[in-house]
Amino acid sequence: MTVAKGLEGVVAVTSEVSSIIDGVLTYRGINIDELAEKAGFEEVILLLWNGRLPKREELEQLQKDLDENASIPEQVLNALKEYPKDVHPMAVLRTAVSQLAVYDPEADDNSAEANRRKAIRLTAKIPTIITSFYRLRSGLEPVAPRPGQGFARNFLYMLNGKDPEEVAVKAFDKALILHADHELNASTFAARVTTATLSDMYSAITSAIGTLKGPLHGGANERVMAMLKEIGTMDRVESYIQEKLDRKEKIMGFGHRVYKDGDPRAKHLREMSRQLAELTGDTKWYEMSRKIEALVEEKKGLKPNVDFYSASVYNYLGIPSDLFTPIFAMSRVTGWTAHVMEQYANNRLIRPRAEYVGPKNQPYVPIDQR
Ligand SMILES: CC(=O)SCCNC(=O)CCNC(=O)[C@H](O)C(C)(C)COP(=O)(O)OP(=O)(O)OC[C@H]1O[C@@H](n2cnc3c(N)ncnc32)[C@H](O)[C@@H]1OP(=O)(O)O
Ligand SMILES: O=C([O-])CC(=O)C(=O)O
Repeated sequence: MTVAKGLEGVVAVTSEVSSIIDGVLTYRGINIDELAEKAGFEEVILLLWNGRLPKREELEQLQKDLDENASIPEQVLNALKEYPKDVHPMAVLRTAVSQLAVYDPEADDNSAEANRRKAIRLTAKIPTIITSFYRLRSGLEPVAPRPGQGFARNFLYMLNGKDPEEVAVKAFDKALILHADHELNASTFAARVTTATLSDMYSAITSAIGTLKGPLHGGANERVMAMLKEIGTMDRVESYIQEKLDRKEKIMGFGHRVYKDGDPRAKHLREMSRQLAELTGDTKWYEMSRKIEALVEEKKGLKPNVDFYSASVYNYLGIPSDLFTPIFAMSRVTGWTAHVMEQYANNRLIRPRAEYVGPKNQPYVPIDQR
C-alpha cells in the first residue's frame, strides 16, 4: 500500500458543485471573482443547490422560505440559555444543530424533497442560533429574525439589535459568497463521509461543523485575529513573525493544501479590509495584515488563504472574534448541504484503508501477568 499522508492529491469523489482548477475557483462552473462582484448570497445558495442561477421568482421564493424557517424551536432556545457563557460558540453551534434534528419530524427522511427542505431549515436557523447565543451570553435578549430584509442584513440585525449600515451589509454578503463552498475541503469531506453511510443530513452537518472548528481549517480565522491582537502594534510585527517562524510554528491564515500560488478569495477580502479600514478610520489591522503578508511571503514563500483577511474584515464589522468560525459555518452550510444532496444522489460508502504499522503477532497476556 502507498499512503498519501493527509490524503494529499487523492481524488475521492466526483462532484459538480465547485471546482479548483489551475488555481481558479468556480461554483457550478462560474468563476468566484464574477460571483463576488455581481451576485448576492441567496443567488449563490440556489446556484449551489440547483446547479444554475435562479430566476427572479425562485430567488423570491427562497427568501420567503428562509424567512419562514428562521425561528428555532423553543427547546433549542432554552438549551442556549443553559449553556455556560464561556463555552466556545462553535461547540454551541455543533450541539444546537444536532439538537435541531430531535425536533424535526423529517430528520430521518433522506428523500431528495425532504433533504431540500432540511437544507433550507439549516441555512435559515444557523444565524438565529449564533446570534441568540451571542446575545444571551452578553446578558441581552435574543432578537427575533425580521422577515423581508435578506440573509446578510438579518444576521447583522439579530446580532446587534439595530439596523446595520448598507456598507456593512454589502461587505458581509460578499464574505458569505466567498465562503460558501470549496470543493472537497475537510469539513465537506466529513459531511460526505457521514452521508455515505446513509445517515441523515443533520448528522452530516454536525460532523462538518465539528471538522470546520479546528485551527487548521475554519478555526484559523479566529486565530488570525488573536495573532493581530497579540502583536498589537506595527513595530512588533517583524520580530513576532520571525520568532514564530524560528520556533517552526505556523502562521495562521497562510498556506493551503490545494492552492500553492495563492487563494483567489484572499484578494477580495484584502480589498474589503482596505475599504473598511479607510471607512472606519481604523487602519491598524489592515496595515498590520499587509505587513504580515509581505513578511510571510518573503520568508516562507507562503500566501494568505481565505481566513487571513476575513479576520480583519469581520473585526471591522464589529463581530466578536469567536463568532468568526460560526459565521464561516453559516455560509458553508449551503455548500455542505449541496454536497450532501449530491452524495445521496450517487452514493457509495466511503471507506478507505489504513496501512497497519503496529506490532504483529502479539500474545494476549492475562491481566495479573501484565
Ligand atoms: C478555510 C481553510 O481551511 S484555509 C486553511 C486554514 N488554516 C490555516 O490557515 C492554518 C495554517 N496553515 C496550515 O497549517 C497549512 O498551510 C494547511 C493546514 C492549510 C495546509 O497544510 P498542508 O497541505 O498539510 O501543508 P503542510 O502543513 O505539510 O505544509 C508544508 C510546509 O509549509 C509549511 N507551512 C504551511 N503552512 C504554514 C504556515 N501557515 N506557517 C508556517 N509554515 C507553514 C509547513 O511547516 C511545511 O514546511 P516543511 O516542509 O518545512 O515542514
Ligand atoms: O479547501 C480547503 O482545504 C480549505 C478551504 O480553503 C476551505 O474550506 O474554504
